[in-house]
Amino acid sequence: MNDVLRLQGIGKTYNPGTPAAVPVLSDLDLSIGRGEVVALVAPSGAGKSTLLHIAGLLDTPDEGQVVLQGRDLTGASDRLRTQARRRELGFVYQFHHLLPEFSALENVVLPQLANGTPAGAARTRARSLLARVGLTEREAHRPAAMSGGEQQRVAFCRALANAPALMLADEPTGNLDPGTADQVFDLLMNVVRETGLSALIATHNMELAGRMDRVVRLG
Ligand SMILES: Nc1ncnc2c1ncn2[C@@H]1O[C@H](COP(=O)(O)OP(=O)(O)OP(=O)(O)O)[C@@H](O)[C@H]1O
Repeated sequence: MNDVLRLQGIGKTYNPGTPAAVPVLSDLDLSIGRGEVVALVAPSGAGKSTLLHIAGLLDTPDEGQVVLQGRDLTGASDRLRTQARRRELGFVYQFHHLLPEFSALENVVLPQLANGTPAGAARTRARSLLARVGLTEREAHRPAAMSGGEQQRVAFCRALANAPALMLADEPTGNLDPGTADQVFDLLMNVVRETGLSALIATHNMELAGRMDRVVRLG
C-alpha cells in the first residue's frame, strides 16, 4: 500500500434534497502515490476547492472514502481528523495567509509548537526550511515587509513545518506575476522532490501542470 492519499467513490452535493441542491462531485476516484506530484486542473466551479477540502479533511463527502496513509478517516472523530491534518497534511493557498504580527521565522515555528515540537527544535527546522527557499535574510521580517514571492515561499515553509506526507495546494502561485510565479514554483518543486513529499496542486496554468507527474482533470 504505497498510496499517500486514496479517494474512492467520492460524491458531494451541497444542500442535498432541497431545491437549492448543487451536485459537485460524483463517483470520483483519485490516488496519489508516495512522492508523486499531481496537478489538479478544473474549470471554475467544477469542484476543485470542494475536492481539496475533502482531501484536506476540512469537509466530508456524502459518499465514498478518504484514506490517508492507509487509514480511512472518512467517519473519524473531529479530534482524529484535526490531528491527521496537523501532522500529515500541509496546505498552501493562493494568498499566503501568514500571521501579520509575526516574523517569517515565527510563522514557520508556530505550527510546530502547536504540534508539540520543543521550541529549540522548531526554530532549527524553521531556519533550515527558510534557508532552502533562500530566505535566511528575511527571517525577522513580518509578512508586510516581504514581496509577494517571498511571502509565498514562507507560506510554503509553514506548510512543510511539521514534515507532512502530503501537500495540498490551491493555486499556490496564482497571485504572483508570471516571472515570480515561475521562480516560486521551481523552488517549491525542488523542495518537494528533495524531500520526497507527495502533492496535489490545483492550477489553471497548463505549463506548470505539465511539469508535474500527472494531470487530473475535473469537469
Ligand atoms: N457551501 C456551498 N453551498 C452551495 N453551493 C456551493 C457551496 N460551496 C460551493 N458551492 C458550489 O459548488 C460548485 C463547486 O464549488 P467549488 O468552490 O468547489 O468550485 P471551484 O472549482 O473551486 O471553483 P473556482 O476555481 O472558481 O474557485 C460551485 O458551483 C459552487 O457555487
